[in-house]
Amino acid sequence: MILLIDNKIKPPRLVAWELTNACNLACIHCRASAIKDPAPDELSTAQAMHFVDELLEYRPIIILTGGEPLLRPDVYDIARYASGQGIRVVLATNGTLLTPDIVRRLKDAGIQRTSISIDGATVKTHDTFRGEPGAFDAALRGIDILKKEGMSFQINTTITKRNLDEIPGIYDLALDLGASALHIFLLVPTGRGEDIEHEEIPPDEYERVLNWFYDKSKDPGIQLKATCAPHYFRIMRQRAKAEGIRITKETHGLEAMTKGCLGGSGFCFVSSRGDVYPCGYLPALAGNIRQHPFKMIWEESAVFNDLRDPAKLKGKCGICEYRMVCGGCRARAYAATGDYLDEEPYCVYVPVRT
Ligand code: HEM
Ligand SMILES: C[C@H]1O[C@@H](n2cnc3c(N)ncnc32)[C@H](O)[C@@H]1O
Ligand code: MET
Ligand code: SF4
Repeated sequence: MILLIDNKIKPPRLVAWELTNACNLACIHCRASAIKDPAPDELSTAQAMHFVDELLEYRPIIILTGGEPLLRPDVYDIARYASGQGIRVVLATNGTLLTPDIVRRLKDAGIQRTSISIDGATVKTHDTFRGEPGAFDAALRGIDILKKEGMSFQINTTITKRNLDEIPGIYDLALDLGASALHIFLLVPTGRGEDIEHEEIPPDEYERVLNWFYDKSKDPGIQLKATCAPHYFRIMRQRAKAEGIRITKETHGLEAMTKGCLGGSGFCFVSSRGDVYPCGYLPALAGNIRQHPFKMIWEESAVFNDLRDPAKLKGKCGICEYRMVCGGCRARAYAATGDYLDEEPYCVYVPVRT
């Protein structure tokens, strides 16, 4: 685990790139506060291509996200340009706009996997979450098209109080549909998510759902990943220790190789205007790619260098024996106190080390 405990600068392994802020849906929790029309100052196609050139230095997996990335007509050109240089490119969509022709074009542009967001096991829960009647059926149609066209897909689910009871149902649905993976996101109160802050699940429910997730991670057939739930990496270790199992890639898959939050150390988020952030949920600006080279922002910005240094963590996260593998959600800390280095507010664990 040496990999996790040195804080020197490593290349970004994943870059989530919000191609546009526009969206055809209006989800209640949307971190992007996406609206129908794109902002007037989104990156141009030429600026987008230039950014791809800058990423060649590091060759991260690029997640094309939004807003709804399919609303950007040059999504295919950008994907083709990056994948043509050997970069792995994936797409995150709400799935409602997919047609067989669009999926063929995405495949042709080199998109290797697509994620579809499903936030309820029932029509009612998903549609009220996503602010649009018919969204659930349209997302399922989208999945059906991906399957028919032979595109690998995963399901992304945001957990809040309103869908907590349906998470096992979403898991069963993901299995039935043949998804390669189910990635859970825990609500972060940012963007429109701030308006439903009261729907964040309480810390003891985090423990319950993440322990359930650990149990499920033993089922073969679907890859599970907890995103924006750094506590999972503590729970995984507590559970494995209780079971007398050593965590290795063989026993715990990719989760064994990574840590709670990669924001600023192996991951960053780039907005539709070129602003660079540790993740899409933490509005601590590291720089803008129109003003500075991405390399300079990644390597020199104060916020990224703060996040690379576990010694800077405050409160109980700062003394926690799990701080190297968890580190808390910096976006939730920021939302709670205005300081992204503060302790994670949604964690029940009391560190034993003083
Ligand atoms: C296979 C390995 C993958 C890993 C290790 C991974 C890891 C991550 C990480 C670390 C984050 C950031 C969470 C944070 O901010 O702390 C993230 C976010 C995200 N991932 Fe993945 N991911 C993977 C695959 C995918 C794929 C294949 C897709 C889509 C097809 C995807 C879609 C997303 C999206 C949409 C976000 C949120 C970006 C935003 O802020 O809008 N991921 N992922
Ligand atoms: C990429 C994934 O991020 C989810 N997403 C959008 N806004 C938020 C938020 N405030 N908190 C957590 N997840 C969110 C989307 O629903 C999508 O599934
Ligand atoms: N619109 C897409 C989705 O819902 C991706 C970005 S969500 C902020 O999954
Ligand atoms: S969460 Fe995704 S689908 Fe929903 S409004 Fe935001 S960008 Fe659109």
